[in-house]
Amino acid sequence: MIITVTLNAAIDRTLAVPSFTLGRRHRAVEQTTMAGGKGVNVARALKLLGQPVIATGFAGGATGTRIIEHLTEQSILNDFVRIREESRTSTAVVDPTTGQQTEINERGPRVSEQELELFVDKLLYLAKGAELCVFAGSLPRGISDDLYARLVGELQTLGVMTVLDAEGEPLRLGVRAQPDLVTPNEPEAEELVGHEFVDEADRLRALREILALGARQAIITLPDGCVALLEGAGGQRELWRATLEPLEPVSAVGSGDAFLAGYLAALYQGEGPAERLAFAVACGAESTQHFGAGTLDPKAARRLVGAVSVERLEHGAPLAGLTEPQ
Ligand SMILES: O=P(O)(O)OC[C@@]1(O)O[C@H](CO)[C@@H](O)[C@@H]1O
Repeated sequence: MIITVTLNAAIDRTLAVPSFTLGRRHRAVEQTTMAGGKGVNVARALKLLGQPVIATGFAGGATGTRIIEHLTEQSILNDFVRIREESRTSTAVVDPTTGQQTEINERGPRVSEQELELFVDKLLYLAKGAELCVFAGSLPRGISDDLYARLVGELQTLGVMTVLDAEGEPLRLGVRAQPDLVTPNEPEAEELVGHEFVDEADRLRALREILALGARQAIITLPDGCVALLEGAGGQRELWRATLEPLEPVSAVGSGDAFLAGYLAALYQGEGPAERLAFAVACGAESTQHFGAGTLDPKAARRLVGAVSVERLEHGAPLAGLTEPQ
């Protein structure tokens, strides 16, 4: 079983607004509403990919009820802690004329100490039947930035593999707890390592820096694929680059979540690094073909796999001057 943790779950509202301009009144030509938040999106994509998954986190008020109803309607197993304050709504405006998207995410509810401890109890209980746990997205108010670090540590002692997809301080502290995998996008990775990436060598160096900060493996997602530093069969670190010509997007909101679901589905099926990365990139790209955050057509994703180029980078030219992580 795979657990996805979404502490700041949302109702995601996506609006299509042609020629979207700040300061103007617009009429949306299309809209969709679904349960969201990064972990919820990963759970939805994993379910579509046929993997055993349960979504947990916090859900509050009428919005929380809608989140749970949406998940249940899609037959996604879920077990959320109900909280007093209202869960948030995240709004994405997609402009079909330019392909640009604008996201406005509410901060989310305040979670009490008692609600948090109920959640930790629930997670530790669910973890008894799980091999893998994904922590994804921002933290709601009232939760300390080191929560992911604490939970990663607790799950590791239970022998559950941990994956962290977060940003800012919760990611920085979480990485120190040595999660099995972190999957920042480029701006998140730049913030984590403290410098901007000018070229590919900077991205490869950043992977090593992220491992030096504590993570056991790291993937940096990019608009045309990813770079990754993963553990190979013999336990040695392997550096990878996966690339796919970007598709004309309908909406890219949640494509990183579909990428992660693809990676985990392949991992769960026992695939090697190259197959995992190819499937991840295909799933992320395919999800951009749908209106609405984190949706995915598994058959179309499988058809795209052949178009992904995956390359194992040698310790020669591209890595010259870089030191091996300890
Ligand atoms: O505010 P967070 O938790 O970092 O991100 C939330 C969010 O924008 O990310 C998803 C897309 O990746 C959306 O479903 C969701 O509402």
